Amino acid sequence: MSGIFISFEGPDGAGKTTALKKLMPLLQEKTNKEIVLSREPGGSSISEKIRKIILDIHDEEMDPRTEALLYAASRRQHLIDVILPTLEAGKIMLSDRFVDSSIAYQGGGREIGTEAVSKINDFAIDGHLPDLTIYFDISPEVGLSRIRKDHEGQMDRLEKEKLDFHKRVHASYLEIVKNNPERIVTIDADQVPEKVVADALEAILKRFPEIFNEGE
Ligand SMILES: Nc1ncnc2c1ncn2[C@@H]1O[C@H](COP(=O)(O)OP(=O)(O)OP(=O)(O)O)[C@@H](O)[C@H]1O
Ligand SMILES: Cc1cn([C@H]2C[C@H](O)[C@@H](COP(=O)(O)O)O2)c(=O)[nH]c1=O
Repeated sequence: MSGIFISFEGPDGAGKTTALKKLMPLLQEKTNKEIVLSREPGGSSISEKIRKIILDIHDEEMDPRTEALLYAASRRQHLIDVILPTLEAGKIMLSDRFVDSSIAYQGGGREIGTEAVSKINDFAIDGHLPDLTIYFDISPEVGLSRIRKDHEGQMDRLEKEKLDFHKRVHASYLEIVKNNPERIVTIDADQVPEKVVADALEAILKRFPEIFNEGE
């Protein structure tokens, strides 16, 4: 496949979505390759329907394994509908979250464990891992305080979880980063938005210098 697949990861409130909106046009200025921006859970029609079910605040009783399976199902459909066609067309695929989110949130946060969550996701992604993952590191305290300031009344089912849950998610992310040094680049998300975007852009430029020559 000739495209490039980049995922963006981090705890809630790390600022991925904000950074991606600014990063996308900056990146497009530097390359002739078409860029597609998407998100998980969601990103395609069926996956967005699954997203609504997963994040519904009324479903407090959802079993952790059901939750893990729904995220994996949503991911599978997103892969088939959006990610693989984008890569096959030689484009750059940016995904706001991918499989590491499931390892961190369901494996760590929900305490299902990395192995079990990896197993169902291996089935879903069938070997299609990102070429590069940019991990936005933020403490759970700072991330949650940003979200509360932004949309306390509309927090989703995962965001509403207690601080301990978010601490486990953060610890799990650090473990994933430690175990995947060749794929994952960490950036400090506790900086002004402009610096976060600049660091993310630099990480991409450094990893894929060849795509930027085309745009010059
Ligand atoms: N670098 C930053 N410094 C301070 N506040 C920020 C920064 N980046 C984003 N924010 C604010 O933090 C809040 C959450 O940002 P955003 O939605 O981009 O995070 P996210 O990583 O996509 O979170 P989630 O995964 O929970 O959706 C928003 O109110 C946003 O304006
Ligand atoms: C992909 C994925 C996501 N989550 C969690 C992380 C967030 O709390 C919500 C929604 O994500 P968004 O960034 O606010 O759009 O879902 C998860 O627990 N497991 C996953 O695989």
